[in-house]
Amino acid sequence: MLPFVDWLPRQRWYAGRHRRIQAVRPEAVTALPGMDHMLLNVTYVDGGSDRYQVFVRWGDPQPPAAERATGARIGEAEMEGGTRVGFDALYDESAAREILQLIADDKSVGTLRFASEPGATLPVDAPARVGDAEQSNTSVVFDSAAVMKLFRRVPPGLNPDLELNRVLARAGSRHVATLLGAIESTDPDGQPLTLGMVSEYARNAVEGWAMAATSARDLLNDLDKHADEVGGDLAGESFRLGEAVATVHRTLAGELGVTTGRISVDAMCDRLAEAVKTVPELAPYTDRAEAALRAAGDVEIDLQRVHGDLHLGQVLRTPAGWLLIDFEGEPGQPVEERRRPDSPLRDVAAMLRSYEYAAYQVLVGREDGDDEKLNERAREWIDRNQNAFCEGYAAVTGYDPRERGMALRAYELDKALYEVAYEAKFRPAWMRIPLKSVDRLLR
Ligand SMILES: Nc1ncnc2c1ncn2[C@@H]1O[C@H](COP(=O)(O)OP(=O)(O)O)[C@@H](O)[C@H]1O
Ligand SMILES: O=P(O)(O)O[C@H]1O[C@H](CO)[C@@H](O[C@H]2O[C@H](CO)[C@@H](O)[C@H](O)[C@H]2O)[C@H](O)[C@H]1O
Repeated sequence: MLPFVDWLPRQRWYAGRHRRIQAVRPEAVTALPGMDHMLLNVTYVDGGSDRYQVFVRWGDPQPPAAERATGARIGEAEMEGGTRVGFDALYDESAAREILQLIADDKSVGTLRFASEPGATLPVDAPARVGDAEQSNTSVVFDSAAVMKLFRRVPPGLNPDLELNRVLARAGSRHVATLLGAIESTDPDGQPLTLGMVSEYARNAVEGWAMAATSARDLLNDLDKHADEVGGDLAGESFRLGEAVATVHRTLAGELGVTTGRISVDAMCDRLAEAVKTVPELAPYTDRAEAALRAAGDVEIDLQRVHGDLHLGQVLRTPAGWLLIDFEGEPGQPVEERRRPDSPLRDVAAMLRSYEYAAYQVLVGREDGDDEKLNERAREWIDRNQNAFCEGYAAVTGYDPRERGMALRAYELDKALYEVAYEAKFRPAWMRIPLKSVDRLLR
């Protein structure tokens, strides 16, 4: 047995770092050409378990230094015939290509189903390397032609990232990276498992976050100029981004339907209570926040499938226009929760929040971060880009999201509260950004 207990906590995508592992057991091992596919059952001392996916390439106990450097070496295992070393196969170019070939060939091996989308061509001979921006999953880029994302934590249920990308690609959406194929399976209870997906690689793309952060920084470095006077003005792009998000919403509504219902304010209030428990600075806002959230639940609104975790880091500007990526929904929520129809205002609110982040993160850590003029300028940049985004959205849908004030505010507040708890855990220096927003939204 490989020493997964030591290796998993060292991986960027491993989500159980704050818990103590009780045991790691292979739940299913499937022999593939040149490697093993493993689904691992990780149990924790405090109860509960998670399922993780690893492709294991077996090798010699003396790996070259380059292989060790990637962190791909899982460790040694005693096997029939002697000691073998297991590596994370995604870092091995030939193994990554073999996985892509299985998809191109529409192969089924054991319970694993590798399938290409109708008419898709996969770049099976292209050079492959693991992408730099590894987050909660691992993506292998095939020479600027395709990106294969392997989900690491695999809960039961159809992953909305695959589900919605498939729907949008088949509907011909110009605002997603076209889906080329997928890897799926079924667990012993008959639940679907989404293991991976391949999409067209967006060439010459820039992340919305990088564009926004540069634009905001340029403005805040030259206080004599206003947001519409600096070279890096983003308003035109923000308008087009609003159009793109609205177009994706319209396609999802057309393909998957719209119902009417109420905002799930109970879930929002539960999140509020959780956030207050971990961040005492939120305590003075509890009653006002709960009242604002509950009030938004009094009216019926349109509900449909949405992105669910939209922010400027989830949009790519390509020469042809904006793409939305990573439709996985809010990490940490159960899959069924993430697939539940919601208001498009959730995505709009999340983008509005992201504009606040892009401007205020420039001030974090600056000695003059509390300077009044600097803060006024930051607000000006935020307002300009939020307005442009909403106008772009309205140009497609016919309604400006700001007309739905009470619901929009509830979603903004819900996201800001989520962010306070998120930052307290992962980026304490940034917690002041959402905290300030909670204060503003409840004033
Ligand atoms: N189709 C694509 N083309 C080019 N780059 C992409 C594409 N999809 C994702 N990326 C890049 O990879 C990063 C991580 O992708 P994402 O889907 O958000 O993975 P994760 O679920 O691991 O966060 C993105 O921030 C983006 O920079
Ligand atoms: O990892 P995910 O992309 O699923 O999202 C999580 O991490 C995000 C941090 O990168 C967090 O987003 C927050 O910070 C962003 C800037 O880094 C900002 O653009 C977002 O508006 C802000 O919410 C996201 O909330 C979290 O789910």
